[in-house]
Amino acid sequence: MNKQKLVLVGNGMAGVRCIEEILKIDRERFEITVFGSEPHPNYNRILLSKVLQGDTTIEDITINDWNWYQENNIQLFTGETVIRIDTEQQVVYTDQNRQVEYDRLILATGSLPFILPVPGADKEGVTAFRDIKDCERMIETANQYKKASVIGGGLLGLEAARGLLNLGMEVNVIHIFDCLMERQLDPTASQMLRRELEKQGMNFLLEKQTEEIIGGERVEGIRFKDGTEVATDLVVMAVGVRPNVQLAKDSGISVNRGIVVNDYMETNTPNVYAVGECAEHRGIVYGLVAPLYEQGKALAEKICGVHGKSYEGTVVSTQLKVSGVDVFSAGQFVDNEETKSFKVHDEINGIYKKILVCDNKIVGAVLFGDISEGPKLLEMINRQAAADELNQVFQSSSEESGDNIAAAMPINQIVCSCNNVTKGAIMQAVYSQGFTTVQQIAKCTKASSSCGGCKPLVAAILEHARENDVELTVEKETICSCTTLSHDEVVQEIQEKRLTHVKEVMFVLGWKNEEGCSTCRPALNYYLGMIHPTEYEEDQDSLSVSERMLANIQADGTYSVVPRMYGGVTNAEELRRIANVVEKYEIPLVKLTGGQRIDLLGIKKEDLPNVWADLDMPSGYSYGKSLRTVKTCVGSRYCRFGTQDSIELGIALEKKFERIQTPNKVKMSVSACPRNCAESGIKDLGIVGVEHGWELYVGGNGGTHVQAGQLLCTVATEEEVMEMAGAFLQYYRETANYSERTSKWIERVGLEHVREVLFDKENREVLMERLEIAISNSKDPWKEVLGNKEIQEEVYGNKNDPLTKEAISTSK
Ligand SMILES: Cc1cc2nc3c(=O)[nH]c(=O)nc-3n(C[C@H](O)[C@H](O)[C@H](O)COP(=O)(O)OP(=O)(O)OC[C@H]3O[C@@H](n4cnc5c(N)ncnc54)[C@H](O)[C@@H]3O)c2cc1C
Ligand SMILES: NC(=O)c1ccc[n+]([C@@H]2O[C@H](COP(=O)([O-])OP(=O)(O)OC[C@H]3O[C@@H](n4cnc5c(N)ncnc54)[C@H](O)[C@@H]3O)[C@@H](O)[C@H]2O)c1
Ligand code: SF4
Ligand code: FES
Repeated sequence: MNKQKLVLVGNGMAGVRCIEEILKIDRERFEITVFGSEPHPNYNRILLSKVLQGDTTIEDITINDWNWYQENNIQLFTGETVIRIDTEQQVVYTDQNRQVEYDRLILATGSLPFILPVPGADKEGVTAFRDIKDCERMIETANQYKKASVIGGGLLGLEAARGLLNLGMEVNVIHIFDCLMERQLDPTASQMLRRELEKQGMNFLLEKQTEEIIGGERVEGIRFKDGTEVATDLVVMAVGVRPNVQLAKDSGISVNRGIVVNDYMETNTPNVYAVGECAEHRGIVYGLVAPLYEQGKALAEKICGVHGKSYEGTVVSTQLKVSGVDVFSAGQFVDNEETKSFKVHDEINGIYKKILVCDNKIVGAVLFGDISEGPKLLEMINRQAAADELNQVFQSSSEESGDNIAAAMPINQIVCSCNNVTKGAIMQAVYSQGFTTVQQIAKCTKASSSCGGCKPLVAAILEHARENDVELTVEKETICSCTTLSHDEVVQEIQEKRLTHVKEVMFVLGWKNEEGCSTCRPALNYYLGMIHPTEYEEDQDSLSVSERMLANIQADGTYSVVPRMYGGVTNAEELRRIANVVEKYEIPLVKLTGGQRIDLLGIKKEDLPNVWADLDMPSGYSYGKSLRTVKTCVGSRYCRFGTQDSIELGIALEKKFERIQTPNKVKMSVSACPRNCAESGIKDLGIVGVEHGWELYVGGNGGTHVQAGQLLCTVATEEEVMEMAGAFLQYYRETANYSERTSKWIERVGLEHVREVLFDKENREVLMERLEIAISNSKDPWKEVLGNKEIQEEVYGNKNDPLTKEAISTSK
C-alpha cells in the first residue's frame, strides 16, 4: 500500500504541532517531508524572550529534537527554503535545487517581522526579534555595547527590553502612541504597566515616530519626526509582524492579508492547506500559539479523514512574560456606547481589574497586578457568560490564593490556554501517573510547555492534588460502602502489600463489613487475578451465578450456552453437532446473537457439562467479563468492496485474546472497508479496513449508553493491529475500575492519555509481556469442568443446588 506524500513548508511551532496531531491519529498514512529555512529543529519561539532574559538557554527550548524526526520517519531539510510550488503537477522546488512531489501540502510559513522602511534600517546593529539568530545577535551586542533602543511598545518590544536590561544595557523603548500595549490594554492598565517597567529601569520615549536610523556603517542613533534624536548602539524593531505569504501568492494560492483558508484550513487550491501565522481564517490572522494549535488539530483531523471538529476561530488571551509584572488581556477591552464595565482599581496594592459587558454578556477583560482570575474570565468570555456570574468571581477571589484557587476551580476549566488543558486533565495525570513535578505534567499533557504563563497554576493544582485529602475524598469513587478506598488505591495496596486472597485484602485494608458485599467481592477477585495471573485461584464465592455456572442464567432458572465461533464463522461439522445437541437435550430455543453467534437457550443446569462435551467447542464466555465476540464482515474473501481480509484478522484477534479476564465485557469487530458492515463504530475495539491499513476505534458502545468509538490510531499491518489491540486491552485491564466499560474508562482517563501510553513502543512491549503471561495461564473453563468429576457433581449435580430465586434475579 503506497503512502501518500505529505510536505510541510515551515518547520515552526504551528506546522510541526499539526504533524504531531497527524501522527497521533495515523502514523502510517503519510510519507512526511518537512522544509525549514532555519538551521534548527522545531523550537519554542515563545521562549526566546526567556532566553534573552537569561531564564533559559537556546539548548533548552527545542520542542522536537533531531531524533524525533528520525523516530517518526520524517525527512527533514533544514536551512532549505521552498521557493516555488507547481500546484498543477503538485511539486515543490527549493533553493537547493531539490524538487519534491506532494499529495498534500501544508503551508506553515509563519510571519516575517516588520522592519520600518526608514533610511538606515539596513545598518549594522539594527535587528528584528523573531528567531534564534536575532536572539544571539542581541546577546553578542550586549557584550560589547551599552545603549539599546527597542522600537515598539507591544508585547515583543517590552519582553525584548526586559531581556536587554538583564543583559546590562541601558534601554529606551520608543513607542508611537502614548499608551504601551495599546492592542491589549486600556489607558489605566497601560499607565500602571509603564510605571512598573520604569521602576525596573526601562526608559520610555512615547509618541515618537522614527524618521531615520543614523550613523556610519553601524547604527549610532535614531532621529524622530519631531526633530529629536537619541544615541544608541543597538536598534531592535518590534513593530509587529506580517504573514509570510509571498510563496503562496507567487503560486496562485488565494492570499488576502494571510493565506485564505476555510474552517478546515483548506486553501482555494486543491490539496494545499495552511496553518499558523501565515493563515487568514474568517478574516483573522492570529499571532499567538493557542489558536494555531487548534488550527493544527482541526487540519490533522481533516487530512486524516476523521470527522472531527472544524476550526471556528478563537478568543485569544495574552500575558506579558516579564517577571514582576502581571498583565492579562482577553477579548474586547475598549469601551464603547454598547458596553458597560465592572472595575476594581486598588491603587495602594497596584491592582486593576476591568471586565467588559455587552448585552449583559461578558465580552472581555483586562487585569493588572493580580491575574489569577484570568483563566476563569477567559472561560466566561468564551461562553459569553451572563454578567451576574461576575459576583462569584470577585467574591471568591478575595478569599482565594494559591492552593485555594486550585481547589475552587471547576474541573473543566482551562488552565493552560496555549494548549487547551483543563484542571481535570492535570488532576487525572497526577492521580493516574503519580506525577510529582510540573515537568512530568508538561510532558504528558503539554500544560505549561509553551509560554509557561500557567506554570504557577499547574504547580498549585499539582500541590493540591497531592496534598489536599479533602478533594481526593470528594472526587474519588470508593469501591462500595464497605471501604473508604478507591479502586486505584485498592489495586495499589494489593500490589504493595502483596495481598493474595479476597478475605486477606478485606482484613488487611480494614473493610467495614468483614464479609464484603456483592459489589466489592467480585472487584477484589478481578484485581487479584489481574495482579497475580500465575498463582491466583478464583474465589468462587465472589462470582456471580452465571460466572460460577459458566453459562448465563435465565429468568426461568435454566441456562443459555453460547459456544465460541471465531470471527462469527462456522461450518457444517459444527452446525451438525449443534443440531444434534439441540435435539438430544430438547433445547427449546436456538437464537442468533447480535455478535454473530448461536445461543442455545433453556438448558437445564444438570445438562450443561454434557452439552459442552457434545458440542466440543470452546466456551464463548457469554456469561463473563471477558472478550465476548469478534464480529466480522465478509471482507475481501467475498465482498467486492473489501480491500482486506477482515475474517482472518477477526479470527486471529479472537483466538489471541479469547480467555483473558477484563474489568467488564469487551466486544470487538472487524470491517474490511469504511462501509462498516460489522458495526465497528460501536465496539470496545472496532477495526475498519482502509486503503492503506486499518483504523482502530476504541470506547464504542451499542448498549444502554450508546457511544460512538473514537479513532485511536491507524496502522498498516495486521501485526500492528494485534500489538496495539493487546496493549490497549492490557492497559484497560490494569487501569479501569472493575465493571467500567471501555467507553466510561476512556471518558475518565481521556483518549489523549491512552494514546500517550500506547504510542510509546516500550510501553506497548511491557503491556504485551504482561498480557502474554495472563493469556498463557488461561484455560478453557468448560474443558476444566469436563476434566473434573467432583466439580461436575458438586456444582452441576442435583444434590446441592446453589440457586435461589434471589440469585437468579440478581445475577447479571
Ligand atoms: C520572542 C517571541 C515571543 C513570543 N511569545 C509568545 C507568547 O508568549 N505567547 C504566544 O502565544 N505566542 C508568542 N509568540 C508568537 C509565537 O511564537 C508564534 O505565534 C508562533 O511561533 C507562530 O508559529 P508558526 O509556525 O505559524 O510560525 P513560525 O514559528 O514563524 O514558523 C515558521 C517557520 O517557517 C519557516 N519558513 C518560512 N517560509 C519558508 C519556506 N518557504 N521554506 C521553508 N521554511 C520556511 C520559517 O523560517 C520559520 O521557521 C512569540 C513570538 C516571539 C518571536
Ligand atoms: N507574550 C506574548 O504573548 C507575546 C510576546 C511576544 C510576541 N508576541 C507575538 O509576536 C508578534 C509580534 O509582537 P509585536 O509586539 O512586535 O507585535 P504587535 O503588533 O502586537 O505590537 C507592535 C507594537 O509596535 C507599535 N508600533 C508600530 N509602529 C511603530 C513605530 N513606527 N514606532 C514605534 N512603535 C510602533 C504598535 O503600536 C504596537 O504596539 C505578535 O503576534 C505578538 O502577539 C506575543
Ligand atoms: S464492510 Fe465493506 S468489505 Fe465488509 S462486507 Fe461491508 S462493504 Fe464489504
Ligand atoms: S498558558 Fe501558555 S503554556 Fe500554559
